[in-house]
Amino acid sequence: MNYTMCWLEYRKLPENTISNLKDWFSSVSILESDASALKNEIREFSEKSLDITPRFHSRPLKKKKYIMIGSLDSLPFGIEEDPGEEGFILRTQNWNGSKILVVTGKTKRSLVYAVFDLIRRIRLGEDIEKMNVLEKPKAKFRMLNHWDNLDGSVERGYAGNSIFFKDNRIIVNQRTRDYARLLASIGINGVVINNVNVKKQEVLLIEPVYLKKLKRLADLFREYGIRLYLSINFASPMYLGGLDTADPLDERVARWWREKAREIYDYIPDFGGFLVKADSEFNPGPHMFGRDHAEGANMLARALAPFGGVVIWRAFVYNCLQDWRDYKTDRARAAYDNFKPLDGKFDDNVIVQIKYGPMDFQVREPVNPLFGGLEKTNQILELQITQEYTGQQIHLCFLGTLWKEILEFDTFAKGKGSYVKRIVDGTLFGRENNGFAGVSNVGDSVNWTGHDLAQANLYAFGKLAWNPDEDIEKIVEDWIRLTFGDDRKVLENVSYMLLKSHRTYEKYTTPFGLGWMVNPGHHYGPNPEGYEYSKWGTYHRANWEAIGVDRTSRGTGYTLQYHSPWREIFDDINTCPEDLLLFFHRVRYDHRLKSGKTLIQAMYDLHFEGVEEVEKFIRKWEELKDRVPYDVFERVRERLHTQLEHAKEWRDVINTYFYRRTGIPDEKGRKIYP
Ligand SMILES: CO[C@H]1[C@H](O)[C@@H](O)[C@H](O)O[C@@H]1C(=O)O
Repeated sequence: MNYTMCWLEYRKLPENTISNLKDWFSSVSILESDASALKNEIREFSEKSLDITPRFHSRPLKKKKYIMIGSLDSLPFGIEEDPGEEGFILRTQNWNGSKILVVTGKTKRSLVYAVFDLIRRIRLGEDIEKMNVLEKPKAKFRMLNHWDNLDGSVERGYAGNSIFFKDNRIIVNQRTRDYARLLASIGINGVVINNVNVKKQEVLLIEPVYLKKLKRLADLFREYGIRLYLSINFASPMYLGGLDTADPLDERVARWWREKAREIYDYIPDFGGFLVKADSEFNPGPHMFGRDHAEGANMLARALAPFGGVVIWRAFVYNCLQDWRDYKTDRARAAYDNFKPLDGKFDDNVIVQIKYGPMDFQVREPVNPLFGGLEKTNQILELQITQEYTGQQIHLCFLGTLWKEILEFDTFAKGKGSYVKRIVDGTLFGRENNGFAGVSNVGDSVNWTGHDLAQANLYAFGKLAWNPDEDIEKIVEDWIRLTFGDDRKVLENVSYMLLKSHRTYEKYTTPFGLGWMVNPGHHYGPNPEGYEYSKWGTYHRANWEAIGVDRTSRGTGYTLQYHSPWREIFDDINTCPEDLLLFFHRVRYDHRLKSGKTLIQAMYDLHFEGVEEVEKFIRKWEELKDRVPYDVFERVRERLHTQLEHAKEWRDVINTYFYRRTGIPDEKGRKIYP
């Protein structure tokens, strides 16, 4: 095996723990037929962590202690609680003269979650004798989006090549299974395996040449409760069906999709559905035929509905051919302007997938006003686990803290308490088909994610999607202990590094909600005007006295897309949260912040601070030599040093840019290149 198993690396447990657990795991009763995924996992864990090989039985046992796994229906006794479709129960109780640990739920998928959770709890030291757990996921859709292409490349991938595709073929192997295990262990229940930009070759994925192999992939995923989804090209009826249009209101088009859906479901009876990037960045969509997004999405949704599939329709729609001289168009407004008028027009099996912010996964953006803006539309929150704009897995940048802030944002859509997390779990507007999508950070590198510590981003994504109320500190702690074991120093230092790292990255790159300032195309490294005169709608318009776009009611009017009190708070330079100041306002460099500092001085200070913090991360990591596996230590150390070098580059380029623009020196006289 040429890769690690991340947080599922089952190391041997301490002797005293083993002796307590051996009895429990030596014989396991599984009242389910077709339970190979469950058995495999228990065997893996028992052999590696407990040094025993468990025996499996298909009936209740006569034994002092044992584990009994089975769906609620199969248990020889009743259980009152309702764990829902995907939730589960772990409970130690007396029954028929034995002490049993009952592992149960309604569905196959729930049992998979239950077994992974049991192993996780045991590895974290929970007492099996006192187990009493009822767990249910809060959101229904917990998906990963891969931006993988059939040739094996990954758009915005920083961890090697695709684990799904190579040379225009689909890969199904042991690594695929291990990936399914990793995802199931964090509660992911759907995977879109191909890029939302569906190009020539990928259009063919819904044709029989590929469906045969996709069936095998779906069969494997199914064992782990994961449904397969595909990104499709809206113009497929033209590419594949020989039609001269893809107009969603043309009956020939609708029929073509109905037949296509039937064909797909013949191969994959539980196929999840389609993810669609339409009328966005040169991908075709309904606008090309004079139709709106609801008409486009509903047509596809009606083709999938008879089979239980959904259409996930992205809200990432904006004018990507803007002229920088055009001061009226504001890209930040685009998602809301396009989708708010369609609220209530989408079929029930359509879900609109919305990026967390109005622009594009910058290190910090305000929460997309569509959250709270849409009330009668199913919604998925799209987060970017892959670090396109946050250091490309060379920089340490743990995103869980940012995501938590997003989830805790109160939209005030229905008054106080209208948190984003209550929208994506469906409770705020009483909708069922809601959830999370994360753009995957995984590739075929040894550690799956390029940077070993970037595994924490994948883990945290799954955990927050399962339960957005969970503390991020707790998620981090669990990840560290599962990944590296129980060394206190490792826990202390790595959690320090992870929890600070996003703020640090923000400091030495583009604080105050500024964003962009990256090199065009690959998006790595500083370039203050890289996107200033381009067509992408991403301008800061810095001159000698001020910087930022006026998005207030006096400017582009973007603030008006929020509910009160946010629209007033954001609208006023004195009440706008300072870490978003330059997102909402055009601000003079000598503007005084709450700290009393001028904007320009704060800008300099943050950049120096950011670099110092990276130096501190390195010291913290150096202390862990001999406490984490040698290869991990070396890999992370190397990346941290590259991060430091590149953080200095960011600091100097940005500071110099501002100095040259303003001529205002650093009050503290530090080195800024003139
Ligand atoms: C897949 O395309 C991506 C594109 O690479 C990326 O730079 C931008 O962030 O967003 C696009 C999207 O989300 O569709």
